[in-house]
Amino acid sequence: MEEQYPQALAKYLKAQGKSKADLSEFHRLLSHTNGPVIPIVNTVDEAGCPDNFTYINQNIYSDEVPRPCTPMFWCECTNGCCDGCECTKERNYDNRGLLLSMGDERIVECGPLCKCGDDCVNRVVQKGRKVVLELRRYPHKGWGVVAKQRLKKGTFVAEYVGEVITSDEAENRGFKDKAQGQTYLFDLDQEFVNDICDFSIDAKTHGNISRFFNHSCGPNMRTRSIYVEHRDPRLHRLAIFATRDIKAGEELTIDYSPSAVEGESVKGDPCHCGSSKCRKFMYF
Ligand SMILES: C[S@@+](CC[C@H](N)C(=O)[O-])C[C@H]1O[C@@H](n2cnc3c(N)ncnc32)[C@H](O)[C@@H]1O
Repeated sequence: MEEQYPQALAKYLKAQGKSKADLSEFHRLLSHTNGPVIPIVNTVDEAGCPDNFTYINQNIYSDEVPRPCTPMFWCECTNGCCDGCECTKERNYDNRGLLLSMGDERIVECGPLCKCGDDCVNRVVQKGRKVVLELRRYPHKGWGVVAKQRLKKGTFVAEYVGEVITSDEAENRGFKDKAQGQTYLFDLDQEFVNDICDFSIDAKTHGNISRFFNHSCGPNMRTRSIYVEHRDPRLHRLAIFATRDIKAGEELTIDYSPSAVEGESVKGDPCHCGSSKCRKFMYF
């Protein structure tokens, strides 16, 4: 797909001795997505493809991280897992696949051993991204992601995937990343109190479109812990859902510090989310 590029910007870059951003390598990388095609738009500067980035569709595990064990759970449902399913207890999704609860509780989907079929209502995240997204360059924030269609509250948008690493390794990498101004680390702490966790996901060199979701202090999406193949709380997967109805054209954002209190001045890098609830700084 041809990227949009206004004449004025092209003229400005030419006057600066710079050229139009080359997005061809970026298009090639994003074509590895297993969801709808992702257009790329840069009307801001000449940034192109990030260095040393590989597009993946599922988590990869570093050598130091144990592989989650094989599942010991399954349901025997033949009714599409609508009622009394051993996996869900309470239903996770309505018949359109929209998440029913916006709370913090874990989501357990039917897994590979379950007797239900592909049409089971409890198989949403495992089917991958279905929504149409666009990658767009923003002033002060770098790349961000825009919804190219209307999204209903509860829509599964994408899974946050990357390299699963130990927390010690995450701390080392986080230190360097912060010095370079950008970090792509996500702690797998959604099942633990006091932010304690053993593992994190780093999407800096291996990741998918979720790696480009920017922070907002008034976000329109949130992450939830999700289990499909196993139920090891240390190694849960991270699914991202719309927390309200979203219009086509809106930037899709998550709160990088969801436990921060509104009005509290948190430390970190300056935030450019533009929300009326902005805490002025991002906390990493
Ligand atoms: C997970 S990445 C998001 C994608 C990133 N914008 C990019 O170009 O690759 C997180 C980084 O994006 C930038 N960022 C995200 N949200 C921001 C915000 N609200 N204000 C300023 N910078 C932001 C920060 O540099 C942050 O470290």
